[in-house]
Amino acid sequence: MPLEFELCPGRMIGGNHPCFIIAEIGQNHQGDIEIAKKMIKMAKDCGSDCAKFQKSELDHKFNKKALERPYNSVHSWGKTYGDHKRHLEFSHEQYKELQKYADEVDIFFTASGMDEMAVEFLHELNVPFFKVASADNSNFPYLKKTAKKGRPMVVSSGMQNMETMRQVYKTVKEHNPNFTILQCTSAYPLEAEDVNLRVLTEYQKEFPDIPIGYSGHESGIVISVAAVAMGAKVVERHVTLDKTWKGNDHEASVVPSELAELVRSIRLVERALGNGVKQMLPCEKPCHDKLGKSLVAKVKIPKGTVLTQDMLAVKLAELVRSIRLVERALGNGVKQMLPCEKPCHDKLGKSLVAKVKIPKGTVLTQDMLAVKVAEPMGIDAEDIFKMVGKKVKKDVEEDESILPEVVEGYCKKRKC
Ligand SMILES: CC(=O)N[C@H](C=O)[C@@H](O)[C@H](O)[C@H](O)COP(=O)(O)O
Ligand SMILES: C=C(OP(=O)(O)O)C(=O)O
Repeated sequence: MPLEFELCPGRMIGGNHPCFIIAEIGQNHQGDIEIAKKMIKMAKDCGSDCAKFQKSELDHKFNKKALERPYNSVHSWGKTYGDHKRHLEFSHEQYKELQKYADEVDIFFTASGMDEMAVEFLHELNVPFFKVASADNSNFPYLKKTAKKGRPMVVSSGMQNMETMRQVYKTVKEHNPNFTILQCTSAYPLEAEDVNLRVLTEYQKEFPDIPIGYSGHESGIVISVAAVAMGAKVVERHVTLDKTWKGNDHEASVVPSELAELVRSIRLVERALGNGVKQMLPCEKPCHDKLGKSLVAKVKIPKGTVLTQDMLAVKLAELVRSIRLVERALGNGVKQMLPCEKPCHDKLGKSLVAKVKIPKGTVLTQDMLAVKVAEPMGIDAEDIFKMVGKKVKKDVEEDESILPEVVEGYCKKRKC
């Protein structure tokens, strides 16, 4: 039986406890606190367990050049990526207001801390658990600090391979036994072929002592329901009030009617999962009495004759469509960064930047390195510990990305 633990006060997850359903409001509130409140209420009315946001301290999450780069997307709320993100970011006071509102509505409230400072704030806010977004799953200093705070954690695994996820598991486990890992592919919206639900089975084999879950960005609800049938104990989905609104995530989100149906379907599948013991049940007796077949001889049967029976199948069109969709979403169970995750990784993948000016010839220590969304993208965040003891071949200015060609003896290629 996979480990169970208390994710929120009075709410256990894992084992035979109901799947914990997170309504990810994220940045679908359009920067408007009244819409955010409507969405919290909607999440509660539809039966989800938790309303979740994304909290960033923008100067800690991004380097200056990443904030200054133009953001011309139809989903942009400003000329630069920084202006866009500032429009969508709620202040500490607004977070307190939202938390109070969620409390009144009686739904758990939390956020992903998108950088270490944001985690500090959420810790002060006393959220029940920390969500680690995919962009931080290979940010090992962040993982260690967050795990040490002692709150339960939900760690997402988009843009990652199994080897790094093993490291993530080890790093968190060392400081905190209460966490879950979610299978996730970071593409918006996500095609069924890139979901790879079989990773859930692989995760449960690799990490048998933690509950596992699923964070989905696909359209519709069928695949998320299938994830529960495959053992997901936490399901997270982006939610929206209108899929046509401006914003990167609306299309990959569920509207209230879908969220309510998702919750109902998950609860139905949970009832249907049963205990795995195959036996004839009392509810089958009337059918067995009426239709259970027994053997009669059509003709004289000589000793040694083998009897055969024809089979019948009944198919419903909608059922067949859903089955085909889940078949596409099952994947091969190999956890690796996929080509469809490249746009997300290029935009939000974290890499190494200089915390201070590093003069040519300096031997790197961890104190000199920060993990940020950086422009241009530097060395992968997951390689931070490998940098320690290596020399820089030229001056690196404060807040500048640390590029592979600047570090002596570093030759790893980027993941994609
Ligand atoms: C990887 C990650 O953080 N993904 C998040 C969660 O799924 C997303 O909500 C992003 O914040 C969003 O897609 C970014 O959109 P834009 O770049 O337009 O603000
Ligand atoms: C990005 C997030 O989640 P995921 O990686 O699970 O989509 C998040 O929680 O902010």
